[in-house]
Amino acid sequence: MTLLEEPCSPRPDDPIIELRGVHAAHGDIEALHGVDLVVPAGAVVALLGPNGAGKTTTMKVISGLMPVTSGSLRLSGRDVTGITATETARLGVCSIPEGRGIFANLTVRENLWVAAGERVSLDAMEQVAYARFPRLGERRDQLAGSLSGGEQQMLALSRALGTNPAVLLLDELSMGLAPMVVTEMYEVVKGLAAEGVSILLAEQFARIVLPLADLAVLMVSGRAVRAGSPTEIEEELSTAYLGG
Ligand SMILES: Nc1ncnc2c1ncn2[C@@H]1O[C@H](COP(=O)(O)OP(=O)(O)OP(=O)(O)O)[C@@H](O)[C@H]1O
Repeated sequence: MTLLEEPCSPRPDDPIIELRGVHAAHGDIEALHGVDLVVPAGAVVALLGPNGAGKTTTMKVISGLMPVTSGSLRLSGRDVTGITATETARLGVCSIPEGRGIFANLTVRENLWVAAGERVSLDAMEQVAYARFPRLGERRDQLAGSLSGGEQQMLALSRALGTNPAVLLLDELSMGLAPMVVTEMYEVVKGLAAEGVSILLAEQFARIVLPLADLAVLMVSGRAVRAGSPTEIEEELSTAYLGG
């Protein structure tokens, strides 16, 4: 029996993501030392912390790209510790990694086609993408590698949204983008949150994401050291970032 075939009846108050005491390592080097993290269903959670705090590693564990060495991962109440990336995708976990994860040598349309896979038709993917980002429609036959940073991020978001994710993991959406484009991207994120998509946002620049978040989690040196309202966490940020 695979993890996906296990009987499960999620309760409405089950968090969409729940990590308890999660340890994970890159080779011999442990990067997460017992992370606890909860993303309630329908919430936007900001995962904050300085470089190397473990935000990307946490995202990779949730999307099944890195194994948990100890501790547990639950999705909608179901224990899925040990799940693969394909299985998490089938459960509606959709991740936009740092660097966007698009194929530079494929056109916009081909990138959408790859993301559609067997679950969604290319037509449906294109409709969603071009309605939300008309600029992508104008560039449907252009190679993704020749798009601007903002347009690439629009493509990455479109690839994710076309599959109707239950939860979206966004890692450093702002990376390499001009401030105006960052604002545009986070407007889209706000719209998704209003539509009920649960979102976990990892960002180095807390000021960008705190206004969008329902909850914030502060990571330092491979541990989630604080979780609370954006206002509570904002007060602790300067200490964490300055290494105090
Ligand atoms: N592929 C890897 N091999 C070895 N160590 C790694 C690898 N990726 C990350 N690490 C280490 O794991 C720790 C956590 O890194 P991670 O990328 O998760 O942090 P982060 O909070 O996302 O940082 P940033 O904001 O810089 O992306 C760091 O000490 C980092 O050096």
